[in-house]
Amino acid sequence: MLKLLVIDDNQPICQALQTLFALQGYQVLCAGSPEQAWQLLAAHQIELILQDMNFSAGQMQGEQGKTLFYQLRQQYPDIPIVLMTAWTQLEMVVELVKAGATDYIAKPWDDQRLLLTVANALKLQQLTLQQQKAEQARHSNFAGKDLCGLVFASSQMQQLLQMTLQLAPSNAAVLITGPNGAGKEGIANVLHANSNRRDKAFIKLNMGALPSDLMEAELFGAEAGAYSGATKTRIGRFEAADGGSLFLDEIGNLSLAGQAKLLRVLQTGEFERLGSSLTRKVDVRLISATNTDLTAAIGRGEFRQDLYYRINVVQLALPALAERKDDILPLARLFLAAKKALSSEAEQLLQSYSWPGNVRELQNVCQRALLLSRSNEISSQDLGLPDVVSGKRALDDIDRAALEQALRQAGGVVSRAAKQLGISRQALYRRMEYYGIAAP
Ligand SMILES: Nc1ncnc2c1ncn2[C@@H]1O[C@H](COP(=O)(O)OP(=O)(O)OP(=O)(O)O)[C@@H](O)[C@H]1O
Repeated sequence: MLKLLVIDDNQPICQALQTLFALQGYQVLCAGSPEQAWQLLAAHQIELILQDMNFSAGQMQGEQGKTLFYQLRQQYPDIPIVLMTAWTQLEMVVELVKAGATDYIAKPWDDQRLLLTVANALKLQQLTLQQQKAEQARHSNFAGKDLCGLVFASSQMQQLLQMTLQLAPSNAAVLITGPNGAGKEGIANVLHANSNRRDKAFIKLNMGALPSDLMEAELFGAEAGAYSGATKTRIGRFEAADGGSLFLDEIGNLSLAGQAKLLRVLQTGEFERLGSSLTRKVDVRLISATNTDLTAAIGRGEFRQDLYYRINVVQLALPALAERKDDILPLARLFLAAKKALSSEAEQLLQSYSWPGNVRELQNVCQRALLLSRSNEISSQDLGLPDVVSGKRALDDIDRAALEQALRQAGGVVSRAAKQLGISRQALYRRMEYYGIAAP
């Protein structure tokens, strides 16, 4: 039976509460003085305290109750305390609620209200304890690990990061998949930062941002004169990453010739700079990322299957932000940098929005809201999201680079690019027009 402790020097009040709560299945222990209360607390597991504010005849100001409350709060921070007060003590009660009292009830009380207040206080306590437990579990799983500033609360991200940390110390090639802006680079950072290579180089190269004729020179280096414009010897990213890790983002964009060379380095560690016959050997851990379906690219003959198996020894699939809603508010708070709070409507809107641009889009939305909002609280209007702006998305929700990249990866096929961005074909055309990008 759940035990409640009533601290009140008025015996009839204690008895009335015992009867009332017994009917609800609670056992009420009565303390007529602070001393008795401490004894009962030491001897029993108390779930909740109902505390009066005065314990000696003639005392009305509630000072005794205030002192006792602060002592109880300190000794038993996890037990919810509901205060029983006279109307004249409301000001003090407000102070105590701010200091951590769960609630208060004015005497003479209404039975139903009192029961509801106690039930709510117990429920709240249970939720808080569950949250604390989850938080502790999360911290103990990740204790001593470098999470590279990633913020998350969803179970999906917890699992993914656990797997990431498990894989980090091995040399296995890892392929990180997930939509644009979902945080693939962050996962790559965690892999390197928790590997034995953490003190060595971590080199990053975005294949989506490179013209295909420069890719090989970037990856493997080039001797002076190896191609027009190569005026001096250039060290490639594989050489630079020797002993450390190399992160190849948008690996699906690597040319077929580049793929053949990449396969060879992965198999033997060997390669030559462009324009050189000297074979070099490196020890590099490869982390790749893609937001496209590489198996479909294999089907189209654009990506080598043998390379796919090499880079994809283990796959970490990062879910879209909309699939891990528990991360949205913690991330939003991170991006608002505690400068402004969110109204509850704004919080709801953030959680119900579909986030086609994922975390990057959330970051942009928060930055814009910080600039636009005129009060200390960000309203749902300040977010500029479609549900608010007459059903239309703000046109700059997807940045130009992401748009161009999606179009490039889709080989200029607008419907395919739109699908990848999670928007309609018409919506993509409107954004292309907005940025002045000509239709392919
Ligand atoms: N869990 C997170 N905590 C904090 N910041 C995050 C998190 N996830 C993503 N971000 C931030 O969101 C932005 C986009 O993330 P990132 O560049 O890692 O995405 P991506 O999946 O690699 O994108 P792309 O496919 O476009 O290369 C970055 O500014 C990153 O710092």
